[in-house]
Amino acid sequence: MNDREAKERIEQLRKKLHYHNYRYYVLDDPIISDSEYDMMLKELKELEESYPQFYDENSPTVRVGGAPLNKFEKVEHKIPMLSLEDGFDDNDIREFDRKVKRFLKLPEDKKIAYSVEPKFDGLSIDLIYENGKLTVASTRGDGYVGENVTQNIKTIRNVPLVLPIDTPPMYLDVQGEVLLTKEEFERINQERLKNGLNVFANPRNAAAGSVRQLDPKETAKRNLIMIMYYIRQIEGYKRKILSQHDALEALKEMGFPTSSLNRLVVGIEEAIEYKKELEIKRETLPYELDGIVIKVDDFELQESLGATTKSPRWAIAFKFPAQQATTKIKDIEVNVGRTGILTPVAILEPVNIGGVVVSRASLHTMDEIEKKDIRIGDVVFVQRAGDVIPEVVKPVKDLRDGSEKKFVMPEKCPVCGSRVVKDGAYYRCSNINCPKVLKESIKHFVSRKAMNIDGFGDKLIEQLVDKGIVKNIADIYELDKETLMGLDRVGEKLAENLISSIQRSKGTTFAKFIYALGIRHVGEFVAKLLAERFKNLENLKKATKDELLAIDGIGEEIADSVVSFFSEPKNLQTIDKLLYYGIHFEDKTKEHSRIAGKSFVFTGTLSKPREYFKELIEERGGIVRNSVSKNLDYLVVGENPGSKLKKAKQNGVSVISEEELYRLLEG
Ligand SMILES: NC(=O)c1ccc[n+]([C@@H]2O[C@H](COP(=O)([O-])OP(=O)(O)OC[C@H]3O[C@@H](n4cnc5c(N)ncnc54)[C@H](O)[C@@H]3O)[C@@H](O)[C@H]2O)c1
Ligand SMILES: [Zn+2]
Repeated sequence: MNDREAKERIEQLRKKLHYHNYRYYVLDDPIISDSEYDMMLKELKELEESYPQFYDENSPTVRVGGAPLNKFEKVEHKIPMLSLEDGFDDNDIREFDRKVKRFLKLPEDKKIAYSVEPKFDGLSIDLIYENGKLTVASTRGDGYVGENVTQNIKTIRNVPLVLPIDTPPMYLDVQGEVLLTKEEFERINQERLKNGLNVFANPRNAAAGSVRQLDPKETAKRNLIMIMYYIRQIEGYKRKILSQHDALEALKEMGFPTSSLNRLVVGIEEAIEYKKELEIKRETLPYELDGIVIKVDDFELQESLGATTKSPRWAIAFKFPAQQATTKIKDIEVNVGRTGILTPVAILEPVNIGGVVVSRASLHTMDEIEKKDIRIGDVVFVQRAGDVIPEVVKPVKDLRDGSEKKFVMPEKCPVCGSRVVKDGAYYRCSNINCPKVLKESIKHFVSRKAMNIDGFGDKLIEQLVDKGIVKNIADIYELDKETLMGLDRVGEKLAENLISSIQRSKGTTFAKFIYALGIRHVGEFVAKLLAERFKNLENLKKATKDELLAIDGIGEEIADSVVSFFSEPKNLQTIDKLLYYGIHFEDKTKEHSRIAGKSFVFTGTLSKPREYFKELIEERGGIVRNSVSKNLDYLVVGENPGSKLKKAKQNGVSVISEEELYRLLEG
């Protein structure tokens, strides 16, 4: 790079950074992520170091923050409010430690005491107390002149208006951070969406926007909190304060909220260790941290080190990996979820977020896309935090060029081509055999209250669907022993058990069958209503919305769902197939009056879980009890029976085996 090129790049970067500072500090509405900003600033810093002839006292590398807003009264800071030097990896931090020692002419192996503290991601605020009373609260502004936000800060509940101590200092200048909890940030954004306003990109911007409101009543509505970390000046206090960790103690003593995560460590390695700990803890904290701050603890050493125009030499911020980036949405695809819900997914221009390349992000619901007005081609903020899948936070509307396109939910399922139906805030595939939906449908179909087919665990279902053995819930009735034994972890005994469960499930009730189909909004109870009203499948298939609505207990949502289900040809085919395989309905209670009203107790190990037999007995009007009494009708005995067997014999109760139970059930 020659001088001219360097000068051009430097000027270009300065111009960009000035603009981003304005968006961030003045408007609280950035259009690039912090890490992108940090990268530009780093590039500028390096260029300015290599080309000192282009020094500019107004460069973003030597200046703090942004100019105060005119809408607020200005406050001059007697002591400038500076920024912090940044470090991003262990080596940056070790280099800081070495520099400190070089500057102080201390031996290289000297271990310095550091106050290590969480770095809260909020808005820096300066508070002045005179004789224990809060007189002025101001923002940092450009470091020299800030905004008077006293009335707004007074609405924050944990800011003491009067210090709760007998002998407050005569004069006190303290600094802290105003924050929003993650939860409150979510609430505010949801409220803004409802009111058609743009959402904040992160809690920091939301906190800043909340403090810099003209109307303190608006600030009061946001549940802001304040955490103090710095005594800038103190006069006339009962004791001397000699170090940063002592200052944190003094703040607590004077009634200020401080962090319980602050710690005093010796040597830089312990500081690095502390950062690793907090990085893990970060997810579980109620508010956002963007790193830790490492401060030389001893005030005398701090004084010797002094400051540059932008930041003190005795402290460094050790930043956590970024959680946000901005990138472009190339396209929006639809993902069919396990419940058949279609989730729009943004296909992104790959972007590195905190060391991980992200190329897809969730857009949640159509409703959210519409409210946030997210379009294909938009530059968006993408967030990736912890284990949560990356999500699109908001579009940067100011960067639109008119080529962006609105997303339309497809009318057909991208997996199977069936009709997509709207269901409240969601869109779903109407086909119960959609591969994605299939697994969930099978789980439901075989469940106790549905077809009660025992032995179909998640692993088995996964295999059956993934290997293409079951393409439709009806295929369950085509399974044979050999096929089942060909699956992982299925031996001969289990295969036999599965087959017998499948066979036995064919005789069911109409209500259970309706429930087993997994029609949206049709639970056990509604299935019974439908069975009672329509008696058979032919009637139910033809049911009109009005007929359905006429049933007590069935509303609009259910009626629509039933009509929609039976108008889907694929669903009708599945039903025909099930009937073909021998599914039939019995009015079990009446037909099997042999066990109606009879009581049963189990003992020992049966071939299937007790719940399975319980279901069979109960659907035929029998009762399952836990303990043996004189009035008990049957004790069902499996392998290794317990003391119940003896008691049953003493009481003259009929003792039967599993096979005998089946014979009873079958009438
Ligand atoms: N996205 C954008 O367009 C954009 C623009 C400008 C700045 N920024 C971001 O803002 C940050 C720079 O802002 P900055 O100058 O306020 O510096 P900073 O946020 O990196 O660090 C200084 C600030 O840390 C805060 N802090 C929190 N806990 C603290 C503690 N325990 N002790 C001391 N201070 C503590 C104080 O408010 C202090 O002013 C960077 O992260 C940068 O990416 C982003
Ligand atoms: Zn589908």
